[in-house]
Amino acid sequence: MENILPLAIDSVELNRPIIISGPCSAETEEQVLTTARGLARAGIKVFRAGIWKPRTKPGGFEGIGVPGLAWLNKVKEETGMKVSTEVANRGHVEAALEYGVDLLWIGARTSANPFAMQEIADVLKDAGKDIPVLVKNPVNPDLDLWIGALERLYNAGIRRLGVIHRGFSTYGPQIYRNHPQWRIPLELRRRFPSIPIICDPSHIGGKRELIASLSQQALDMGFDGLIIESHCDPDCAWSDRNQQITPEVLGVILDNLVFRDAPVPTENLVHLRRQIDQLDNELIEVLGKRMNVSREIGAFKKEHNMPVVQAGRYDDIMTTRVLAAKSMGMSEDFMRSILSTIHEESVRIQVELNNKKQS
Ligand SMILES: C=C(O[C@@H]1C=C(C(=O)O)C=C[C@H]1O)C(=O)O
Repeated sequence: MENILPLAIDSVELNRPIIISGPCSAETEEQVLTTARGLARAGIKVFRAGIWKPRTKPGGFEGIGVPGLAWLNKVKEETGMKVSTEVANRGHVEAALEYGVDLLWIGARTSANPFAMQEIADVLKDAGKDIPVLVKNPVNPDLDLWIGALERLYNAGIRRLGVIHRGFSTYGPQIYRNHPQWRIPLELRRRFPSIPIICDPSHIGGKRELIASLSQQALDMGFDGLIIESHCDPDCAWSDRNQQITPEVLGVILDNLVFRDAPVPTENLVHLRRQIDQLDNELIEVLGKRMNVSREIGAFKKEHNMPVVQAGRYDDIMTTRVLAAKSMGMSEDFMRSILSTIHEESVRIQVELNNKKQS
């Protein structure tokens, strides 16, 4: 994906940070227009509203459907905002294009489905419509699947592509509705620096209280914008009421966010980055030495017919190193995750050695 173009609508590039806001679902014409007026007052330029809602279970509100597209048109006429909605199949795309929706996004359940993605790419190609499209991360933390979804659209000629980071599904109770796993969007940024990343703190947090801090975190990580759910009367929303905020609250949150976009002369960083380069080299050297010792231990185990994994020793290592790391101001989780990765590789090397035929 060499030729990604900036996100622009009607040849006007969206200013960073790109802020998209609107209700989770379009419910009534009045709710859509009242919310839109509040958002326009708060300076929002791109309105969002779900028209077709992929719900976890049947029986919930599954979206207002095509009549909602006419309300989006009214939002455009009255406020001048651009409008966006989620599409999940051929019919949705055709209807959205017919009603002049300015920007489309693909939901997390759809981007996880290559058949649906190909169908959407095909209909956009057939329509010859060059429209900006944002692709939410798939529900499962699979970067290649996310990239695959983007590639299908790119191959269909869509060049104004972006992504939405909405967090990843996990099982069991936790703080976030969808765990952010920031390293996944950051890896996408590393591989495709020109694809804009928009954070969706509403779906990551699942609660109003988390929106401000998640938004700031995303901006601090260099994300290009935010998509935040907003409703004129959040407590009465027909879907996702816990994570919606009024346009007025959104205005306050946005006023308090710090967008760090000043071009900093990189010379200031050169010295520090040299230190990081040097330290990384030392880390690699030390890790190489550690793996060599593990190889020797593996050879000994093979000779004496000992099992590779030694749970007691591993537990000792984990406990002592985590304590040592903590005393140096590092997080316990961080050290645990590093050690488990190192241990996994060390065990892999010893198992490989065991499986080698004696020559
Ligand atoms: C290196 C060994 O083999 C395995 C790998 C370990 C490691 O790399 O730290 C620790 C315990 C074992 O599960 C060992 O037994 O000491």
